Amino acid sequence: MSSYFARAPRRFAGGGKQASSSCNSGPASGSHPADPTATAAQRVSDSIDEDIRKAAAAQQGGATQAIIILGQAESGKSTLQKQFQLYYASQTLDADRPSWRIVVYANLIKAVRTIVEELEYDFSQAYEEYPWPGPIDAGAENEFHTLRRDLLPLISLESSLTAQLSDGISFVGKRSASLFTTKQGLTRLTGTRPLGVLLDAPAAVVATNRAGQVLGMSVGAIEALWGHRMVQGLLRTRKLRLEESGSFFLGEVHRIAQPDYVPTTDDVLRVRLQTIGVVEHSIPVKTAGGTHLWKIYDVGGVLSQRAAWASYFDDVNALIFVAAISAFDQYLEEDPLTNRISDSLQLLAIICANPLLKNAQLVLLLNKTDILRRKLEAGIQIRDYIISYGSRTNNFYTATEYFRSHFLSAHKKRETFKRTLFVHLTSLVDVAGTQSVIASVQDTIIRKHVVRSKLM
Ligand SMILES: Nc1nc2c(ncn2[C@@H]2O[C@H](COP(=O)(O)OP(=O)(O)OP(=O)(O)O)[C@@H](O)[C@H]2O)c(=O)[nH]1
Ligand SMILES: [Mg+2]
Repeated sequence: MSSYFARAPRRFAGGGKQASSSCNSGPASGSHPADPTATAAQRVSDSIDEDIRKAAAAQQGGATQAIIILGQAESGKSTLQKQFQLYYASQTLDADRPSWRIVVYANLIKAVRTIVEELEYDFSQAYEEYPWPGPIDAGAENEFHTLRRDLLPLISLESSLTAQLSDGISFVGKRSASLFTTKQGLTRLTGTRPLGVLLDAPAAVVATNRAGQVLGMSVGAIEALWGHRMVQGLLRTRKLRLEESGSFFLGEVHRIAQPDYVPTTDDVLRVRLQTIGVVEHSIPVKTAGGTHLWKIYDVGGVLSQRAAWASYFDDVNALIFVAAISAFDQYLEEDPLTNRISDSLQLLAIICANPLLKNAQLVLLLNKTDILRRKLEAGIQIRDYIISYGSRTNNFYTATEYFRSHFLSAHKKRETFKRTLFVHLTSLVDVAGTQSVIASVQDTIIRKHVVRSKLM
């Protein structure tokens, strides 16, 4: 039976060369009669499909499947976990929706503060370089001072929001600071107490409502700042770099500042909340005729967090590695000399060689393709950051093929367990595209389960 994989089953033809857009196998459902005109390979594949349906039906209340999501910080692991939640238990995401309001506010305020600090810095530098009245845009500077004055009340609320989110764990208020979660997903988002409890606490309610009110009064100033020629200029020249969530929420500030604002699915997928530790989510997966439990482990990806991963490896059925291929021009925050792509490649190689994971199905998501596309369209050259890219064309197709082949060879070099690596190109903030990837991952996992149980 194990040779079924070598024969490239119908849905995974091409040994993992599948883009998310082309992969649309949904949860197994119903049965269909054998087609007398089918080829032998087709019949084998159909027989597996039938077994998958039977296995899914037989698993009512049965075996738990454990999936671990690995990858460097900010690659999109928690976003993938939310997409799993959306696909299998969207009602739980709906229930969580209001709780994300405080995080959206915090992300937005952090972006505003980052811009204000950057402009302050730029004006101070300009004065140092050019004695007044140098080539400085005096009009812009006056406008900036007015906006800054109007925005200071909002900016001053950031620390009270992050204090609520971190449940009293100290928060570093520097530019690179980020929010973080320590326990069970959103329900145990912020430390030892469930988020619901925290949000019911008078201090959290006061902080969130206060931020909402001040945001409502600051919309004009935020829009003026975000649209200002200097800010747009700094973004174009890339002197100012914001987190993805920051740019997104700044563009949506009018909607977010409404008094009855409740985060949408898009907002929930866009928020940035750093994961600390390993967060376990249990999701009931319904397939034809049965429900079984998937445990999904979402890990923190910064260097200091990685040592904690291995203790979760031994009972894992599938490993999903998320690599942000848009990050070719970025370096690790913890180690500014290490290019993010190079870190991802090394990490994948190490993980593939880990004997604790030898029975795990491997899936690789080359993520943030939407951002990669935008960067290439803006003329950012990959070869300026990755020398081995050489004279290749700087377009989306060539770039994704280049990254795909490098990740595949990182896997091949260290793979001693003869596992296939299933690869998908993804943009994990895109619901439709990601849902087809999740359906395919489900199919992969159940297929493996069927093959293994037939071998026993
Ligand atoms: N535009 C875009 N943004 C993405 C994509 N995937 C994730 N993001 C955003 O990237 C940010 C980081 O994503 P997370 O899921 O928090 O990253 P993570 O891997 O869990 O990071 P750690 O918890 O620090 O290890 C969030 O703001 C996401 O909304 C994508 O494909 N496209
Ligand atoms: Mg995370």
